[in-house]
Amino acid sequence: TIPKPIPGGIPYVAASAVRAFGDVPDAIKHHAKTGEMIAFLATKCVELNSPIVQVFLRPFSKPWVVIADSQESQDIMARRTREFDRSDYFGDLLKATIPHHQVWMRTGEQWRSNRRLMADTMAPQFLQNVAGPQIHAQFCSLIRLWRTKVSLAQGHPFSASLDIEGAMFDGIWAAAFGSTIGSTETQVRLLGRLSRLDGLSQDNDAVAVFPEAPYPPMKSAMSTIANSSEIPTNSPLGRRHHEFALKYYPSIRKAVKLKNQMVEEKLHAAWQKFSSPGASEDSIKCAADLIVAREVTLARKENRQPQHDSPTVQDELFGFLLAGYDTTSTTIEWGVKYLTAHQDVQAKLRQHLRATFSQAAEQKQPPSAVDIAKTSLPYLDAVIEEILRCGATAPATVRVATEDTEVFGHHIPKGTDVFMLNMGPSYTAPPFPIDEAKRSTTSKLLPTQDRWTGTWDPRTLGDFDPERWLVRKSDAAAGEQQTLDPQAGPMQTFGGGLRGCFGKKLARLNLRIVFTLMLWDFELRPLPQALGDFRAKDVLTHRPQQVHLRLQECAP
Ligand code: HEM
Repeated sequence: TIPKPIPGGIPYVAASAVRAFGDVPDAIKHHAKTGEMIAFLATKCVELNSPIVQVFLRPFSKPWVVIADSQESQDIMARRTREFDRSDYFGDLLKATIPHHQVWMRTGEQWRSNRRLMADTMAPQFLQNVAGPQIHAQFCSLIRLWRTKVSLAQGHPFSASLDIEGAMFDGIWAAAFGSTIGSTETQVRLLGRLSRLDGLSQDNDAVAVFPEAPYPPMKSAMSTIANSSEIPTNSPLGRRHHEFALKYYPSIRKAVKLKNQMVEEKLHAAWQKFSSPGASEDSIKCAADLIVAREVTLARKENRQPQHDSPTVQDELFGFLLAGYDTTSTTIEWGVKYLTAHQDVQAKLRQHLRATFSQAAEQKQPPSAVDIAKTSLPYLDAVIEEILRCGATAPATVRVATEDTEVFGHHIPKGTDVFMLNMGPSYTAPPFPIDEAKRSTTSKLLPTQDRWTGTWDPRTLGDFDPERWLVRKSDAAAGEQQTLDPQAGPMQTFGGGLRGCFGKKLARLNLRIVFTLMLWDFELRPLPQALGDFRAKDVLTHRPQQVHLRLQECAP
């Protein structure tokens, strides 16, 4: 059977509509050449010169609709929630791993109930006093590891992806469970025993390769479980294949067993702490504590028995770890690359941090997690917005049409998956010309608070320029000041609307801590051209293909 295009004029590649595998052969070629998948969707919009196209990437299924226009995407996510909801595309990736987690659910009572359980993990109290300090302490281990690497590498660059992933895992683990897993400390101990690195090349641009200590079994189990999401993406049996693999593939089954034991253990420990009537919220040291304490309170309010280790509690806690670690480490990897390539931005950011935390600089101490969380840092926030915009860790957001509807005047049948690109035209490249009359009613009547306020020259959208997020404000008391305008222009790397990223406050705090500590102690020196490219690969997130650092310690 050949694909059945959606009638109503949404452009598609004519040659793809007359072959069984539709656009699949071209997508495979694109992937082989570039390593990327989502950018393939953007290339179809460019090829067909349209902000809306349909592609045939799932044989025997409905075509996917692709939208490359930030205003219409924002409108769909934020305001057209009756017509568009969470798509099964997400469910197929995650449902087998976390069947009781909010991420894949349609918006409804069960989703709201999961949100209520988790709500306080994003409250300022928890972020500032619990999650922030845990992440800060863990990232300081990475600073120690990099100091050792700097002295052993003698000016040579080294690969930093595993270091960053390990430290982010340690950080989110500590925020989730209140204990140290030590992926980074094991490396610190191993390298601490070396007085020199064997095999260093004479060529100063050659990459220094360090020995690696085995990661803690739980870290490897996590990677096994996270990577198993590639099964439903690549198998024609989709989620059924994934469910089978989780139960019967020995390595995956072992990882799941270890994870289940660990989650149950942590929840049990939290239950012991919070089940007694006199338990105080002051003893909340991690997300597991907080969720169990919440479950006790909610059960009391709803006049039912608390279920401290129900499937929902277990999956939400594990989902906290899973959602937080891959996304954040990918974003930091992009940040490292942009700051290395833009030495002027890096120097300005370091100076901004030193000037803002002048007391810490005098005391030759890095700023604390609480200070980093509470202090106004407009330039740092602008750099983070720009990294999220240009790196596009989540390169697309997906919704399903829950009824027959229209986009740009084209018919979209109920059940169609709509991919809204967070990169390419109207984000990081000039937008397509749009017939304004064809926008949706809500898009045409955008409320003032939802409009982009900046005047970004479309020709500069591809440039990395944090200044685009800053505005000057005059204040009688403080004089002229720069502040961040989060509405300056389109950045939808966290999705949007009711189903936008639940964890974005934690993510932003994590990024603030990491870039402050990193630039406080190190200069990210320029790299040879071969190591500095911006090629990406689409795994669970849109990651750089290679991340290298040539570090130099800098005194405060
Ligand atoms: C830079 C880091 C992150 C990025 C780029 C990111 C991106 C996203 C995106 C694109 C979505 C889908 C949004 C939509 O469909 O509109 C999402 C959903 C979600 N994220 Fe994040 N995320 C990040 C960090 C985190 C963290 C740290 C957590 C929690 C610990 C988290 C928890 C979630 C959850 C629970 C959802 C599902 C929300 C729902 O379905 O209602 N994320 N994220």
